[in-house]
Amino acid sequence: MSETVNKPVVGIIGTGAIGGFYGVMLARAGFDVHFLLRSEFCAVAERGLQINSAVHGPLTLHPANTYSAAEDMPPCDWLLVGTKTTSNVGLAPAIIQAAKPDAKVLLLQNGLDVEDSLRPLLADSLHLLGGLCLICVHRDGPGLITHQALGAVNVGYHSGPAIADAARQAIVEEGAGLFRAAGIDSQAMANLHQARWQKLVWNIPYNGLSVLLGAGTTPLMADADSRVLIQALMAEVVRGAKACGHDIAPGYADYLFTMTEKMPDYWPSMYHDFRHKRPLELEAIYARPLAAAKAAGCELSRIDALYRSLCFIDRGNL
Ligand SMILES: NC(=O)C1=CN([C@@H]2O[C@H](COP(=O)(O)OP(=O)(O)OC[C@H]3O[C@@H](n4cnc5c(N)ncnc54)[C@H](OP(=O)(O)O)[C@@H]3O)[C@@H](O)[C@H]2O)C=CC1
Ligand SMILES: CC(C)(CO)C(=O)C(=O)O
Repeated sequence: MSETVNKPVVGIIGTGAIGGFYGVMLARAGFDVHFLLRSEFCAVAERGLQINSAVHGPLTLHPANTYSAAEDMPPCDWLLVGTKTTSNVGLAPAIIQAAKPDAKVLLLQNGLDVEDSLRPLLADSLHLLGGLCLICVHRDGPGLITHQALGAVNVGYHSGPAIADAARQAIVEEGAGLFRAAGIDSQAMANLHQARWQKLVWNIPYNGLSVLLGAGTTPLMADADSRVLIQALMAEVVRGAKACGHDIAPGYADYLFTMTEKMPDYWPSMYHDFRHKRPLELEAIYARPLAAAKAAGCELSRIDALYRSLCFIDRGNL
């Protein structure tokens, strides 16, 4: 491992699949990483974090700097938020507690405008950014993470103190640089809102259908009817994005469709939430894009039907 001198202090708020994976990669690259946990605190404090990665091989971080309360964490330069979007508002006190006054808070989450609900709860001096993770990773037990494929994180700026655009861009580059230093592909994104719409081209069909149909990506891609449904849902996301002023490149949906055929059988994180009776990220992944498209005069009827079916399932699951 390399020297931690002059490297930013990184806090992981929510050490699940995403938080654990990227936190371990950064720690192994020599960053000073501190992990906030909840239900898995005792297990990870005792045994550390283990990643079974199909890309990097087995990775272990033991001991890991673990905390059950943000008050105990050192002041961090970067906070990577790896919780589900369903708990964002409740997390504000922990983020404020663990942040240096000018810290950068990076939400590693799916969904549209997930930063918006958190922004008013944070000090104006904090920079808020979004990170789009293109990765297949899940928890298999306390502190045990399986990484099946991919891994990139694309970073964009949301909001913060009044500074020049170039200074904001430098912060985004710094964020992408952290991941690259840990051997992870990372690009700076000029428009976070557009990038969040783009990521939804995958999440809207696959996350919801995995729950509704009880299927991972391999059976979904092997069946003629689910293939038609996925393509129709993808086309609606592209239409919704366009209505909101974001042109998604022609061929992007086809690219994701083909990419998914090549992926190992993958159960999206929404399916894991369903299976473990946790709230589904329906607001971030469905309700907000539907509302934004509707406000722009665009009805997305297939996505709406999927969303309402998932709301029914979610209410009966908790
Ligand atoms: N998994 C994936 O491959 C991908 C996930 N994403 C997105 O990344 C985000 C995170 O997903 P994922 O990592 O799968 O989720 P996980 O459920 O694996 O992880 C969430 C973690 O947050 C912790 N947590 C929640 N609330 C608190 C709290 N108040 N204090 C401390 N810890 C807390 C949970 O702890 P506890 O166990 O106690 O609940 C859990 O460890 C989601 O928005 C998801 O859509 C994006 C791309 C790919
Ligand atoms: C789409 C995928 C599998 C990889 O791009 C992902 O990142 C997700 O589950 O949100």
